[in-house]
Amino acid sequence: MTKFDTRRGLLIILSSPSGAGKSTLAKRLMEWDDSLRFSVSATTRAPRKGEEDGVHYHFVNEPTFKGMVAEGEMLEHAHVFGNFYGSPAGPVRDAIEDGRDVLFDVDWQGAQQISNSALRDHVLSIFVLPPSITELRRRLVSRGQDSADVIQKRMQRSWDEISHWDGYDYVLVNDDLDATFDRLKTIVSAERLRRAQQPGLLEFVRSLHSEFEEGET
Ligand SMILES: Nc1ncnc2c1ncn2[C@@H]1O[C@H](COP(=O)(O)OP(=O)(O)OP(=O)(O)O)[C@@H](O)[C@H]1O
Ligand SMILES: Nc1nc2c(ncn2[C@@H]2O[C@H](COP(=O)(O)O)[C@@H](O)[C@H]2O)c(=O)[nH]1
Repeated sequence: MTKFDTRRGLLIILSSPSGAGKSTLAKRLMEWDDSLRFSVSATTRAPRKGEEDGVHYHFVNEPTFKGMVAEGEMLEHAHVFGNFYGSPAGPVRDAIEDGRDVLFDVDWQGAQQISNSALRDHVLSIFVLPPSITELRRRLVSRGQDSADVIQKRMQRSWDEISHWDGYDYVLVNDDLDATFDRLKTIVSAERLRRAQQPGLLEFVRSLHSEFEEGET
């Protein structure tokens, strides 16, 4: 795989148990920064009302999905809640080469695979926790998109997802949405600044040291 310049192209990963609010936060982040690219996943899940093919997901059947995996087209992939999901690698590579940051909405398995891939230096991972399990269920129900069976399955898997919270760079408790979004923007801005400074920093500190050694005190 190409060795990318790690100063460019942050891979911002959002994970959470289903219903904690990562898609809502992701949508806000995309509106906040129009240079950000969203990694549109492929999935074998059926579209929900209002979901558009190529925008929210690439909706594909199982043979197509498995073919993409076999051809090495996926940066990561996982089986989640009975369906296959995966992040196509091509658009991510293009975005990084373009110096763009990419936003992912993936589960812990996807986050782990990207964090262990050749792109690991680009990763900024953020786990979103719900304020309570009761509120998590309330949000899934109030979203009004899934059947009672699907909601039950997602609630049953919620602890499995939550139990991976400490593998992430940052954790946000999504209580008040505006406050959580502010914290998310702060994390992204600070990480961008840190990475932009990094390459020249060592040299700059060396120059300060030389100046100090030369007696400028
Ligand atoms: N801070 C919040 N307070 C109240 N409601 C919220 C908050 N954040 C998100 N919601 C609502 O909770 C519901 C679930 O949010 P969302 O779809 O973003 O979750 P998700 O984590 O992306 O779920 P999934 O993994 O199933 O896609 C939505 O109806 C959303 O409007
Ligand atoms: N590993 C991956 N997980 C993904 C990807 N796209 C979405 N997801 C996760 O699946 C669940 C369910 O999503 P939903 O849209 O059906 O509610 C959620 O946790 C997503 O983060 C992916 O490409 N890879």
